[in-house]
Amino acid sequence: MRASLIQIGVNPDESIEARRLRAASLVREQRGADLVVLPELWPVGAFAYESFATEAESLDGPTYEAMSKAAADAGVWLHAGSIVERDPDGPLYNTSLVFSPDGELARTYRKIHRFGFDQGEAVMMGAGEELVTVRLPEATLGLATCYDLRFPELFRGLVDAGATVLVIPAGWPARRREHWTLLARARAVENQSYVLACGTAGTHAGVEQAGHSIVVDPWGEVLAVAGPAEETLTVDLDPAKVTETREQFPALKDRRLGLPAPGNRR
Ligand SMILES: NC(=O)CCC(=O)C(=O)O
Repeated sequence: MRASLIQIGVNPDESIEARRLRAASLVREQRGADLVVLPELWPVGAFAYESFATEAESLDGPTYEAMSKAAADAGVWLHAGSIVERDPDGPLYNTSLVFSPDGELARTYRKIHRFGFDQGEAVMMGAGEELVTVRLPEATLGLATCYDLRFPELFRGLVDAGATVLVIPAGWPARRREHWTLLARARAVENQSYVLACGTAGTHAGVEQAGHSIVVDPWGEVLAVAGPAEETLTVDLDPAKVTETREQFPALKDRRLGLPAPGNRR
C-alpha cells in the first residue's frame, strides 16, 4: 500500500485559490499511490484565526470541488486534510474530508480536541463528537487532527474500532517539533499501528511550521521523515505488519479496563 504525504507550504504570499490549484496538481502527480494525505487547514492556515470566519466553506465548497476532482483524476484515496467548515445550523468546525478514488466524499471527521486553550480555535470552533474510521481495501484508517495527537485515549478508541493506519493531518508549530515526533512514535508503538502524520511547511500568521511530516511503522520504526520545507513523502506500507506485530507482541490483549478508582489500601 503506497502512501504519499504532501507537506504543502502555507505562506501569506500565496492566495488560497492559488494554493488550492497547486494542492490539486500535487495530488494529481501522486497517481500510482493508494492513499494521499494533505495537512490540517492548508487552505487558510491552522493559525490564521482572523480568516477562519471569512474563509469558512460548506462541505461542498471550493476545497471539496478541487479535491474531489483531483482524487478522481489521480485514482487515489485522498485524505484532503481539513477545512474550516461552516455548518449552516451551527458553529465552525475543523473538518477533514476523505475522498474515494472515484472522487466521492467517503467520510468527514470534525476535530475533537480544539487547540488554543481559551483563544483561537478552542473558542472559534465547535468540537467534533464522533470517532471516525475509513475502510480501504488494504487497511482501516483511524482519523485524528493535530492537537488530537496529545490524547492517547482517542487513538485507543480508533484501534478498538478496527483502525490499522492512524492518519494525522496537522499544522504543528516548529517550536514544539520534538513533541510532534515523539508523540507520533508513541501513538504508533502503543497502538501497534502505522502512523501517517502530515504537517505543513512555511510560516503563516507569524507561526513557523514544523514540517517534519513522519511515517512510523507498528513497531515504532520511522520509515520516512520530511525536512522543514515543502516536500512530498512517499512510503510503501505493509498492511500485514500490523497483524504480525499485534500477534508477535500481543500487548493490546493485556489491557486492564474498568479498574476501580484508587481506594485506601496500604
Ligand atoms: N493546530 C493544532 O492543533 C496545533 C497543536 C499544537 O500546536 C500542539 O499541540 O502543540
